[in-house]
Amino acid sequence: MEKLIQALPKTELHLHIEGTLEPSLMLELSRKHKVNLPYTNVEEIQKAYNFEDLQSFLDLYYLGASVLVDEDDFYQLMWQYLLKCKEQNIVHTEIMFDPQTHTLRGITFETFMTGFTRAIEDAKQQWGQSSLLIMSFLRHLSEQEAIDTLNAAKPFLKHIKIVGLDSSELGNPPEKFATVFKQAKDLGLLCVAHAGEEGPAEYIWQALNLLHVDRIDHGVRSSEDPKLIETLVKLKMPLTVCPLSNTKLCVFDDMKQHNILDLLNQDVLVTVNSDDPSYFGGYLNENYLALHEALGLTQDQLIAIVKNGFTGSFLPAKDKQYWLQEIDKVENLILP
Ligand SMILES: Nc1ncnc2[nH]cnc12
Ligand SMILES: [Zn+2]
Repeated sequence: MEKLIQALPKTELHLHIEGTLEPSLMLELSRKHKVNLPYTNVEEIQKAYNFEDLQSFLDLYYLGASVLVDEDDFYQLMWQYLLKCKEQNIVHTEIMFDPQTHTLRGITFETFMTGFTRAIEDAKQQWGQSSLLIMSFLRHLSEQEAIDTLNAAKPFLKHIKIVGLDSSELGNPPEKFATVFKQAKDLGLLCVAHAGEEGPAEYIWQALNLLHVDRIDHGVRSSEDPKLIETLVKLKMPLTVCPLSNTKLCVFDDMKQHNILDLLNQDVLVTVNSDDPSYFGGYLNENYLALHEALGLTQDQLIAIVKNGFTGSFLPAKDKQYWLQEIDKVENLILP
């Protein structure tokens, strides 16, 4: 199984670049910029990564991101993740970043966008890495701040084709951001939103009906509402599911209780993703492996989910077609 997971060309559609900050780079940058952290070594950081819910994680995630200051920091962060894509055979990735986490600390759009896009361009040149950027609004902040962020991003829209919505879900429903998502749509941007991670199925309905999203991030609580499942299937609406994240943040007590295969069996277009891999103990391939070990994910199910990753991506149709055929080739080579 490990061999097949590795050999298949894959997508990653739900990945926060700030969530790839490895403890070693965090420490190195904290020293470089003299940012005070409550840790002195990698072990102390790893010990702190014991979360009881989304908010307890977000508190450490925003603290960690405070070491990202200059353009080279953002380049390094993105470059390390793109190297991981190469290593794990992730041929196409759609990467979220949180501008407000940085602009609120006085870091300019120019600084992080230049670092990110330089790394993305280098990876494209060196091994043909395909990447898109998703600019995510922080939902614990006001809609006006999201609108200000969209306006600040206007000079960079050549590099940003998608907007998203993340951070503390409970108490910050999608409806709070209907105006800014309408503005993003009017600019020709595609839209995604975290919904139904900790929040109820109602938030998924709102993301569909009020934000008019093209994809749902997480969405696992959809299983509480049969009418919603029926709608997701009818719309072929992709869900970007993040198994290790869901168990680390106690959305499910145990991987054995994860509902991704039930959703797959009901024909929901589920995909597998790593969310914040340096905080949750695994990158993409480790997420697939965890599903195999806990839920008995079969080779056929693996291939179906990997194909969903391309179908649910924002790649042009001809690229999707190309990769779906490549998967069939690998399948024929490896499977008995
Ligand atoms: N899993 C998650 N949910 C909401 N916001 C996030 N930001 C980074 N990871 C997140
Ligand atoms: Zn996420």
